[in-house]
Amino acid sequence: MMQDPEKVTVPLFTAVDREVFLREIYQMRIPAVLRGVSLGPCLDKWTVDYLREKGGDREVKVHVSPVPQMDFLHKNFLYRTLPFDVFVQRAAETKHSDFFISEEESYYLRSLGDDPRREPADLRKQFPGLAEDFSIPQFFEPEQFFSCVFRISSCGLQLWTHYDVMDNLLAQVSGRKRVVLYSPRDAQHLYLSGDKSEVLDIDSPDLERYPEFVKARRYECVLEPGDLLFIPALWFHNTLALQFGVGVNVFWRHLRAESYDKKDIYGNKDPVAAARAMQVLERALQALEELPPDYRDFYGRRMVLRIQSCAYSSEPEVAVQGCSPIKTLAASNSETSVPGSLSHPD
Ligand SMILES: O=C(O)CCC(=O)C(=O)O
Ligand SMILES: [Fe+2]
Repeated sequence: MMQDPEKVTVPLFTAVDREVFLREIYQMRIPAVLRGVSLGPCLDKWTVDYLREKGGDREVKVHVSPVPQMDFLHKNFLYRTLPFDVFVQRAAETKHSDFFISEEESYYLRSLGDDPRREPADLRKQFPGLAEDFSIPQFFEPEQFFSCVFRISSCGLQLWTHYDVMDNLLAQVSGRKRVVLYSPRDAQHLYLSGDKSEVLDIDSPDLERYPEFVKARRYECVLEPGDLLFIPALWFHNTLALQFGVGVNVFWRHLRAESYDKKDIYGNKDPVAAARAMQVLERALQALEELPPDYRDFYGRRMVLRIQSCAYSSEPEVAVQGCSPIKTLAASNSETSVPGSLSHPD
C-alpha cells in the first residue's frame, strides 16, 4: 500500500544505544521514537496514589481549560495554582467535585523552576523524591543539559503546535499520547504566530482560512508508556493525550551555550543571532514602508530572492527511514526540482 506522501509515520527504533542514537538519529536531525530505553522504576511506580504521596503538596501552576483543546489565540484557559497532589488527582479524574470553570475542565502541568522567572525547570530540584525514579538517558554530553520538565495532562488534552529551540527527549511514563510533528522546512505552511501555529484543529483544519496547511507534511506517532521521542530543535510538535498521562521531557542544547538567549528559561527563545536577524528584518520592512506600493512590492520580491539564495539550505530534506521518499517527492514537483531552490513562500 502506498503511504499518503503528506503523512509519515515517525520511525521507531527498538535497540538504541548512545552510538546508534548519535549516528542515525541525532546527526540526521530527524524525529524518532525510541522504544526500550531504560527510564528507571518510574514506569512501574508512578501510579496516581504514588505520585500524590511522593510529590507532596508543593504548589504548581497549571493550565485549566474548559475544553481539552487549548487555544492560545482566544486564550480559552486559565492559569491556576494548586498543591501538586490535588492537581494530580484532578488531572486523573474526568469529573471534578471541586473545579475552577466546570465539572469537566481539563488540566495541564508544564513544571517550572524554583524561581520561575530566573531558572529553568529541573525535576531533580522541584521533585527530588520522584526524580529518583526517573533515569535521564545519557545520549547527550552532560554540558548540553538545559532543563528537565514534568508534563502531566488530563485525558484528551491537546497542546497547540509549536517549536522549541532545544533538542528534546520527551519520555512518556504513563498513558498513551499522540504526537504530530512538522518539519522546520514546512514553516511557510503553518501560519505561525511566533513559536506557535495558528492552525489549532490540525485534524480538520479550516482550509478557507488556512489553505496552505495541506502542504505541510504530517509526521505522526503514538507514544506508549516507556517510549522516548526525540524532537530535534525547531521541529513543530502538537500533543494529544489519549489517556491521563505523565511524562518528563529533557531539553538539551544543540548549539554552543553562547548561541542561546541567557534569559531563556523555557527553551523557546530564538537563538541570539536568529533574534537579531528577525529584528533587522523588521527594520528593513519599516524602510520599505516609505516606498509607494509597487516599489515596495518590487524590492520586497528582491529581498525574498536574496534570502532564498543566501539562507535556504541547498541540502534536500533528509528522507525519514522507511517512509515516503521525500527526495523523490521534491524531484517530482516542478517548483522544487532544482536543488537548492525551494518553492517561493507565495
Ligand atoms: O508532552 C506534551 O504535552 C508537550 C511536550 C512538549 O511540548 C515538549 O516536550 O516540548
Ligand atoms: Fe514543546
